[in-house]
Amino acid sequence: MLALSGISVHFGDRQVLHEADVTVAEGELLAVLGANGSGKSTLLRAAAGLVPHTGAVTVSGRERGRLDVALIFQQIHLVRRRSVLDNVCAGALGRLPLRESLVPALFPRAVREEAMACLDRVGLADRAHDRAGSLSGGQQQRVAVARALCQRSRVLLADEPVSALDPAAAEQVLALLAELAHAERLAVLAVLHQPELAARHADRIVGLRDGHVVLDGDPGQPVGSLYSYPVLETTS
Ligand SMILES: Nc1ncnc2c1ncn2[C@@H]1O[C@H](COP(=O)(O)OP(=O)(O)OP(=O)(O)O)[C@@H](O)[C@H]1O
Repeated sequence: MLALSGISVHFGDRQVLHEADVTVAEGELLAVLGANGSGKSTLLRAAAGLVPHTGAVTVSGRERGRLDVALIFQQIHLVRRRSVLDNVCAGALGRLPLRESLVPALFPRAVREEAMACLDRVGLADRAHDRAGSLSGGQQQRVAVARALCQRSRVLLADEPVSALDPAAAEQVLALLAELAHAERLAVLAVLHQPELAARHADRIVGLRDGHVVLDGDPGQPVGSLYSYPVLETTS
């Protein structure tokens, strides 16, 4: 469903992504692994159209459109003083007429009902009317997932979605992403720093090293080579 073909990214003179080919099928959770600076976030941002790149990004065979992909970040961008439900409704902003998108109090009933269904999907319907800022980090990330669902995109791109969460919340959010991929037939690409979480939840992994895709396959395979650094010489 999501296909990145020959994606290269330069920052100034420096090439940080080298003709990367990555696909994510419908119904699949793909984890992208690699050391700090290997190009994971750059790959995700190229997929989202947030960084200039060469190569093609397609969704279901067509050039990626503005509403085709929904994003989830490590830093959870919720409006903390608004209700959980309003935050989820915001996922629909991109497809509402301008007047309704400028005055969120006017979210139509249909959007509110859809947002409730999305909250139910992430297990938080009972918190719909609480202030978003009153939820735990793990719950807030699940609200961000519900907001992404309310956007109705078929592709979810998650950049280190569990890095700020405790181990139990991280398991819960990744299990949720896998379940949504499988049950809703979404294509989910998640950048992760925890190979063991990828092994437990992802359907496939891609490994990056110095901006090159060096591994693509079974999530249970050894990934130590992605994280091996040259030993620093020390003088005493
Ligand atoms: N806006 C930018 N301008 C210049 N260089 C950048 C920019 N964004 C990223 N880079 C460089 O591109 C390379 C890849 O960065 P990227 O953030 O994609 O790596 P990453 O694998 O996601 O790292 P981390 O695990 O630390 O988040 C790094 O060397 C980084 O310094």
